[in-house]
Amino acid sequence: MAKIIDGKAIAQEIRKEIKERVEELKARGKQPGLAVVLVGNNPASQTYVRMKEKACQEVGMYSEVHRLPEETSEEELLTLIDQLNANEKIHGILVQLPLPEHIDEKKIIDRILPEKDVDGFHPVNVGNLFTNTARFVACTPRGCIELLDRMGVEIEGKKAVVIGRSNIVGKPVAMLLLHRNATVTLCHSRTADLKKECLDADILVVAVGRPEMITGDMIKEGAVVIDVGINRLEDGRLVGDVHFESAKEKASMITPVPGGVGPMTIAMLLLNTLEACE
Ligand SMILES: Nc1nc2c(c(=O)[nH]1)N[C@@H](CN(C=O)c1ccc(C(=O)N[C@@H](CCC(=O)O)C(=O)O)cc1)CN2
Repeated sequence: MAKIIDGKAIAQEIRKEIKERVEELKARGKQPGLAVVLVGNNPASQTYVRMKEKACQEVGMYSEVHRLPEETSEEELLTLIDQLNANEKIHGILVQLPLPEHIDEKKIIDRILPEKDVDGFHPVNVGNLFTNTARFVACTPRGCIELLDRMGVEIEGKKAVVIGRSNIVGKPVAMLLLHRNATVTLCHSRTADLKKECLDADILVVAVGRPEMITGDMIKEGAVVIDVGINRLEDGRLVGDVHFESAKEKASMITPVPGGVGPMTIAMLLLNTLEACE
């Protein structure tokens, strides 16, 4: 039976450490500042933005949230980004995704100064991740690695399998695992024999966005399973991409959903903002 990786508790521990570092900075006359931009009325995005605002307050960071209507034009959003880029109180800028369809996500992200891109989505930061010289790494992938480290999981020399090749999670987490000397396989919807690849994994990271797709019979005895998926079912339940009940019988450690990787995303955003200020 697997040990449950308590992401909520680990994120709380990290937030406490960040609070202490913010207090030290404040004593030297500096306060980290984060600007969060939300366009439209996506209910999940509204929740995440509120969580980010509260997290900033708790650790003593300055924060401002710009809530813009759904019909905001690309030009208006770019103008706001320019203002935030020039604002000395702001060390980190985050545009909550997804954006409404009429706005080109790439155009907006590219406009954020790389040194304020605490989401780690700007091409300069993505490129630096590739060469292992990253200033900012995307929050969810960084959170996955932090969970492994804080649970004492050895990464070097292990077979790591990542399922999902998104720019936000799959690709960056594969790169981070590679930089830690894991042997990495990156799987996707066209992978010929997904079960075979999964059964090879000492560390399995799943980020596909399909509820409970990975079942216990696809997991090697003793593997460490990191479930990045957050899926809301019709009955209101929140589940991951991994079928938790069957997977926990095979894994040595596993993240739950909720309470696994999710809370780490916000903890890593605070950490990136703190580092941007430092
Ligand atoms: N600009 C960004 N947009 C989005 C990101 C991101 O990193 N940057 N990631 C996701 C959403 N996200 C943060 O923005 C996020 C998702 C989930 C959680 C979380 O703590 N989840 C809880 C469950 C919460 C619930 O009840 O719904 C958990 O897993 O325990 C935090 C942040 C997409 N957009």
